Amino acid sequence: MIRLGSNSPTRAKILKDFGIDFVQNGGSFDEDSITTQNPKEFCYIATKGKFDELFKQYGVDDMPLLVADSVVTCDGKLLRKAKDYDDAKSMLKLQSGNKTSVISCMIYKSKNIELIDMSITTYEFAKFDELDMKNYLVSGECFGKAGAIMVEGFCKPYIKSVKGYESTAMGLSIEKLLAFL
Ligand SMILES: Nc1nc2c(ncn2[C@@H]2O[C@H](COP(=O)(O)OP(=O)(O)OP(=O)(O)O)[C@@H](O)[C@H]2O)c(=O)[nH]1
Repeated sequence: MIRLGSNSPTRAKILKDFGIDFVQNGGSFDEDSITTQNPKEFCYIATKGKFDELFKQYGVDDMPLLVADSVVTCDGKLLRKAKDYDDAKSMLKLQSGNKTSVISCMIYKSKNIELIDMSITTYEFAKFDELDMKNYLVSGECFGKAGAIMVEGFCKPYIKSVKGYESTAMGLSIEKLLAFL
């Protein structure tokens, strides 16, 4: 049994799909407190901030703690979760017909081991169909996801090439974690 220190339904689904028993206790770390716009730095600082908050609250004596953060970078820009419809639309327009990378960092700590991993999955997308993009935006599925993208959903038909794990792009590099455990 592990403690998933995340509010993310996607991370919970990934653990469930891989048959890992967990309790889910997300934190309230304020990512807006992070000043850097460097995607990798931002992702690590956010992950560490989430870890420190939840390690202080729960420790790891009763079960290991797993936290993670994901950001998207496209054309050198840092894309987090979209604030609103227009923000999501501009994120999608930037990534349409473009290369984009999802960076996921995770920290796993038990009584005797600690893993810190940062992985990147890079996609080349075809141009998003305008009507398809509008429907995706209106559906609201674009919210709560870094860069407003959903690689296993909306983006799937547009993937021209991919380098890295899909799980990394969804927010938790489960294959890396399992290889370590
Ligand atoms: N379903 C799906 N979710 C994605 C995808 N890319 C990123 N995400 C999610 O986008 C969110 C990125 O925001 P984070 O700040 O890392 O995590 P969060 O959802 O706020 O949850 P916390 O861990 O509590 O911070 C995570 O929930 C990721 O699982 C994707 O392609 N598909």
